[in-house]
Amino acid sequence: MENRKHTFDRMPLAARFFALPARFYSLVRPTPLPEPQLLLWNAELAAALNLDADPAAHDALAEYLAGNRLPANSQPLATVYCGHQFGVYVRQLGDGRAILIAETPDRDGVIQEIQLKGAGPTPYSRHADGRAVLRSSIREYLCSEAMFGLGIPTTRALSLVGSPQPVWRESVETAAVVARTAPTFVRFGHFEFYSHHDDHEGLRALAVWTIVNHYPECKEANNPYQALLEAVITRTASLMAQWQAVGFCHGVMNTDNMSILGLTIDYGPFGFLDGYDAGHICNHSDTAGRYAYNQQPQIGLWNLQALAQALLPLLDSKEEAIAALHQFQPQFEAAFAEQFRRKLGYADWQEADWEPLTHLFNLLQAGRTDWTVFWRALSDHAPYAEKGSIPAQLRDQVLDRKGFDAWFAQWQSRADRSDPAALRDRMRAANPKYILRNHLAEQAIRKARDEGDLSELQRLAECLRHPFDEQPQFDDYAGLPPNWANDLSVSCSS
Ligand SMILES: Nc1ncnc2c1ncn2[C@@H]1O[C@H](COP(=O)(O)OP(=O)(O)OP(=O)(O)O)[C@@H](O)[C@H]1O
Ligand SMILES: [Mg+2]
Repeated sequence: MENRKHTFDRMPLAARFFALPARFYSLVRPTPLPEPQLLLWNAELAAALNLDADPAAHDALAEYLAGNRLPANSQPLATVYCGHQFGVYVRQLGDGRAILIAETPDRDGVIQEIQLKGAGPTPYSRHADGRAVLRSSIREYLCSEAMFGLGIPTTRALSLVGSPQPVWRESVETAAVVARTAPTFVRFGHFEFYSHHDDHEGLRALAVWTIVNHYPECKEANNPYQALLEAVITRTASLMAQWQAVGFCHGVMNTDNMSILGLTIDYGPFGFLDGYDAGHICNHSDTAGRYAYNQQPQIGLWNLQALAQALLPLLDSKEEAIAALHQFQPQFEAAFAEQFRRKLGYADWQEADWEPLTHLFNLLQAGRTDWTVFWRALSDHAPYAEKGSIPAQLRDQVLDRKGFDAWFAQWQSRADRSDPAALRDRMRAANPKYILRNHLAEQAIRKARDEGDLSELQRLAECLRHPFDEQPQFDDYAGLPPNWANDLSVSCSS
């Protein structure tokens, strides 16, 4: 495999998308942004993409990453999709502000799509401006990289470019562009589009394309499309379990925001749990709580049903689609149990572990105990506790102390505490110390946006690369949220 470094201008380009019929996309160039300024640059991802693009030595880099210049031979495009938004079918959506500028092999030979989000209007913008504001672009950059650090499947962020160009939302803000990468940005909504427009040839072409490029293991199955559905169900079930474990709330789990690869995609009004509240709603616009924290797994299944429905013309029977969907719940439960086995530091998961786990959730819920702080403290202190004694650092976090004493005694009888340091390290590797709390993102946004000071942004991004490690220099990021964090609200406005 060739692993030569390339400049942004001269990167090797694949043209996978052009194997699809022309009605899948529109060729559209990014709209130039005035005075683009490179605010964040992901050197590690750039290296993985074989990009030789030291920002210090490459003053045109911001121009490329804003879409003002294009890689040689780039044929930028936007794709069409549709989807169910808050449960309601919407006939046509598409990349309304994201433009694919390149498909390029990374150093492992995996072709990665590079999209510029916020790069200007496309034929799918539906009267919107095609732009993204700095505030939401900072959140997308930080969170996609935070998820990567947490080991959770996600699209990634290569760069963040700002511009003084005004953008109107509730008030005037300024424009920004995130260059993001993924093996593909294809969503459930792409499949829904062809299916619901009775374009079964298009549907088949997309399914074949997805299998050939992304699920080659499905090729040999009796019905490769059925195998594709099953594979997507498995990945989605696993993703939902991983979100639950770190307390991640997506906020807008519409089918057009569900990756066919099981990646976390579209960082809009997301949030991480602070105090544990199973019904937490992170998106201010989600008044009915459709996408509340504890609803996400069932919504994942709902969305998979929409995908299965879309794939029906390619499947042998409806019964087989239903049988595949029935696999979601056991697969989710297995993935969830595995997440919590690791968080609790157990060697295996037993049926009898469910009941005390539910008890623990109730204890945390009653006192709104901080999700991240609690699990990290459990990792740090529980392995060293004598039998019958309970570390105050833990006990003090829970409202119902008596209830917690019983839970803790039960935990002690389950965990192998023969080598406390080893147990602590295993648990730390499953219980992050640093997550992207809303107020941390907000602090970084305010400094960057209002003061032009990028130091906080860079520091936070650096910390979140290693969320499981002890990083004493970042201890200020590991505490409980301040009171003002309660007043933060995040909506779909981006
Ligand atoms: N400012 C905008 N200009 C044009 N289209 C937009 C804009 N904001 C959202 N859209 C489009 O509206 C639809 C729903 O938006 P949603 O917020 O789910 O996605 P997004 O944040 O734009 O992007 P993505 O899902 O690609 O991360 C999508 O088709 C999206 O492209
Ligand atoms: Mg979206």
